[in-house]
Amino acid sequence: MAAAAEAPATVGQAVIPLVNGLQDIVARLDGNAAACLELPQVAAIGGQSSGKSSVLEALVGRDFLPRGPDICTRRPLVLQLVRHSATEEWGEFLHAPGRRFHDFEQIKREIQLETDKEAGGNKGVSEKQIRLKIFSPTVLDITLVDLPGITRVPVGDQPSDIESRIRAMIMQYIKHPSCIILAVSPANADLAHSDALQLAKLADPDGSRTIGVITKLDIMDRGTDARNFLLGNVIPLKLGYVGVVNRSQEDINFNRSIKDALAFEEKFFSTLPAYHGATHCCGVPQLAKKLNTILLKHITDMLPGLKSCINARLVAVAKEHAAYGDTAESTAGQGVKLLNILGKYCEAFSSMVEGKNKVSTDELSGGARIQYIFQSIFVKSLEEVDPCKSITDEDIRTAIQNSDGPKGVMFLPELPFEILVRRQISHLLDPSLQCAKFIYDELVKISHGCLTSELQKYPVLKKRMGEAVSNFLRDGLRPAETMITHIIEMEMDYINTSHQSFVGGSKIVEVAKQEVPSTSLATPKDGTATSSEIQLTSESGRKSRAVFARDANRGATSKQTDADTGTSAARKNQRGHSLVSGSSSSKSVPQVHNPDNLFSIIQLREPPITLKPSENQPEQDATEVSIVKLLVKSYYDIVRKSIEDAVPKAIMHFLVNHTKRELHNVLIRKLYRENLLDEMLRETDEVIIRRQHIQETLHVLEQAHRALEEFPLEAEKVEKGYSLAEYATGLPKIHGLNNGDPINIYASHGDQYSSVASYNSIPHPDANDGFPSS
Ligand SMILES: Nc1nc2c(ncn2[C@@H]2O[C@H](COP(=O)(O)OP(=O)(O)OP(=O)(O)O)[C@@H](O)[C@H]2O)c(=O)[nH]1
Repeated sequence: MAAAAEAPATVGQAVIPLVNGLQDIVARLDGNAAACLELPQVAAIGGQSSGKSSVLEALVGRDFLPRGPDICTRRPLVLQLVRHSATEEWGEFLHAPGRRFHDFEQIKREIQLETDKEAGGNKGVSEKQIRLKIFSPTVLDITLVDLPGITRVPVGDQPSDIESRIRAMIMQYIKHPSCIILAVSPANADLAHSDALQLAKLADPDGSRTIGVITKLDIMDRGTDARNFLLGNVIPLKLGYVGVVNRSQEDINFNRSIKDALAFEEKFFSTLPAYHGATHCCGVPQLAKKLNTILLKHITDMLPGLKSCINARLVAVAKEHAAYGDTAESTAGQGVKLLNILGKYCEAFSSMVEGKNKVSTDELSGGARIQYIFQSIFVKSLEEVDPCKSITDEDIRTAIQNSDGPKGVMFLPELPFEILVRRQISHLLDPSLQCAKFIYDELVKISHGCLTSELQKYPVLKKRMGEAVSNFLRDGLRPAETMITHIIEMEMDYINTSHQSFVGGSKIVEVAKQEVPSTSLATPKDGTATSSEIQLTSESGRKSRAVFARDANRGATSKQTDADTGTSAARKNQRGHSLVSGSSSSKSVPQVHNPDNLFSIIQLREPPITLKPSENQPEQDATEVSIVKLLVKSYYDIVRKSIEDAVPKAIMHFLVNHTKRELHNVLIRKLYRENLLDEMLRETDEVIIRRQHIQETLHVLEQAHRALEEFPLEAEKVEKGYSLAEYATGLPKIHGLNNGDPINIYASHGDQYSSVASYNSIPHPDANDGFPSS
């Protein structure tokens, strides 16, 4: 038997290993790369019974399509060839998912049944596709489409516009620029008016994807031949024509095999003198070759896109691979690695605090947030507080009268001011401590943001570092809080009324008087005393000490005292005055020791359980209240400024900078233990798997890159090495590119294959020829 008959020429046969090799590589990459290698569809179009199904069958090398003299293809059959790794072959229909058809005769019957189901049993035609997948280890992932034949006269159930319907249906498929058109015309009909060629011309005007296929050369009128037509002398076609001889109806009836048919075809062309010298356009193998060439060109055209896609992936994967790093085996190596990580971590921490890391343009981060907390939250909040807002006039009066004790005073003592200002200073403690807590939280946040990707793969180390850092930060918070508490306590402990900025002198009296409406000022009752007079003495210049003369209606006289004697002097005076006059408070004090009063009819009311100052001293001077407020405000401002300055300093010193300075030492002290190295640097299973995957991907990409570099050269070899003559001596077999192996091209000599072109030649006796012959 002729060699050609043993090895049927199937579609894409010569490029199967080459293309599949590439596809193998690309399939292991992402979807984009795989899409770059998508092969075009091949659609057979032509008049009814022109031999479309027969041509496709011959190209696939399998007998599974319904064929016959009558209309057979009445629904578009989309035939997807799917390469898979198992050795078995089977077909699967979309309308019967999960059902595998191993018998190709059964596939043929299923197509007929499914056609009848949709298009009826009486020659009806439907646009609804039948989708069939053929799984085989020896095919290209390519899609072939068998379309209903163009017909003019409606028969059976066909509608009157059947011709235009079928034409429109065909156009739907062949209009896509990626569709290769097999324009099938039978040689025993008028070739010059071929429907197939006319329709193909509409969809592909420049003929760059149309192959003319002339069938039935064996049943032309005696004495005629299609030589001129095949050579393109009648209707020129860019990609040319191929004449074929398929199985006749008689052959089908007698179950003649495809390989027998191919042998017959070869004999036909070799014996008919008309086709001598036109072998390049005669026979199914030549049609397969033409298709291969087109497929190769298609892939070659796609190569630049695929290359850049693979290059981009290579760069990205190489980067990720570098990020995963190598696994350190020795203890010394592990130690260096750990020290490296700790050093980098502390560097990253400091950089983030100092704002030297990658500066984000989206939001404030690191040190900028610390500054924001100090200035825009802490300082601003303190400044917004009115120190006297929480102090009522009644509070002040109560404080004044309480400090007077049982005797009443002539001069306003310092005590109420100090009590009140101290109370207000104490209110600064909470926000100051809160500020420290905020900064602590920020540092925790910064610590979490350091070296995240590197630490991701060492969960134990990450956990231990997290613990060590947060303990250390917490340890730093405590002294900062203690310092802040001390700062506030210091302020409360000594009210420095000699402070330069503290208001004093008679000026404050004037200010207070202006602030107090005249009606609210206390009016002397007996008219003997002078009007309310409050003096603020000044020790020297602005250094002042508050001593206030009490108003006359309480019988007090103003007296200036020197700074040293201060309040005590004022008290002495007041005491003295009480002794001398003895009358200022006598009106309200019952004379319990006077025997005349023992039987007095005047009954005293019980003193209330709670005494409010106004009840006791309704004539309390509003100016005094105002002065106390002004003093509190003035002194509070001094303290506030000092706190606004000192608290951030304390936090920076005890918490932030201390952490920056000591973190590295602490981490080394806590984590760098030789016996812990293994545990610390243990990677997650996920990381181990991911690294392996990345390594493999990198390897595949490198192979793909190499293969793509070599592809044009190999494609050229395949094209050159593929000729009908080689069919006669044995088909070339190409093995290679699978899993990145080098390409080897083999030719058969009897039962043996030998390398005719090889790179790092690896003989592969299993290399296959496409579908096994039936
Ligand atoms: N002698 C001979 N018969 C052929 C040739 N090609 C096809 N036939 C026969 O022509 C008839 C129609 O062939 P098909 O392959 O079914 O043609 P088709 O174009 O697919 O037909 P429809 O799908 O029905 O339009 C069948 O009986 C085939 O055996 C050929 O080259 N020579």
